Amino acid sequence: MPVSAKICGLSTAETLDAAVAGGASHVGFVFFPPSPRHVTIEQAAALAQRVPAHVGRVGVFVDPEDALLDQAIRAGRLDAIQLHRVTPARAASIGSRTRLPVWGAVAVKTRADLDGANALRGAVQRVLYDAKVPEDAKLPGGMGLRFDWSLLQDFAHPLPWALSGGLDPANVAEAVSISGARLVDVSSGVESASGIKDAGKIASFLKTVASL
Ligand SMILES: O=C(O)c1ccccc1NCC(=O)[C@H](O)[C@H](O)COP(=O)(O)O
Repeated sequence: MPVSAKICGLSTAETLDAAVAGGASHVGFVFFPPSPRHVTIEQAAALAQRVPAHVGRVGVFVDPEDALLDQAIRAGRLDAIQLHRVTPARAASIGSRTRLPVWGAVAVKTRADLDGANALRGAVQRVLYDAKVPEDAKLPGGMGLRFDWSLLQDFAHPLPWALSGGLDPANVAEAVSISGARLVDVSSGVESASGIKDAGKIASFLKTVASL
């Protein structure tokens, strides 16, 4: 089965186009002002117009209020909502209200953390396994941190899932081989500086993914 890729945290037309041209299955727009990848509602609207119908537009949120979700969904023409730092009940409520598929981020460092995925059963449509960040971190993702991919090997995944956290063009093949992921997500691993996506790195990442 082929491997698909989501390029997260896109904020310029040039790098969005690189993701689409390289064959990304999904693109991610971050709606979280503390992030260096944050896009305004206006930026999201302009970027969304460039995304062809076969590529999914995923809005990335941290414990969002309904008003932000509604604005972002409309402007960004979102196909899915990725949630960080929300309870399963809140994730389910967002899914019911917006009628969009919800991806729930699960922060992983140890095997026990995978229980977070079981807790999301019935509340979200996909789990995004991401690396756990330090407690005082400003952001819950996009930190270039990875976790032990072998933790996923013998796990009975309760939902469709994606692998995230610290992936880059050089390690994504190994990550897929070890974890068995069929959808991978990358952000800082295709950047030249914090929040600055690099079209060449995006192309390289997607070329490798397409070869798997
Ligand atoms: O990337 C951000 O700035 C961000 C901010 C707030 C919430 C989530 C965020 N990113 C979520 C993602 O899906 C990232 O792609 C994921 O954490 C992997 O990031 P990286 O390790 O840098 O590839």
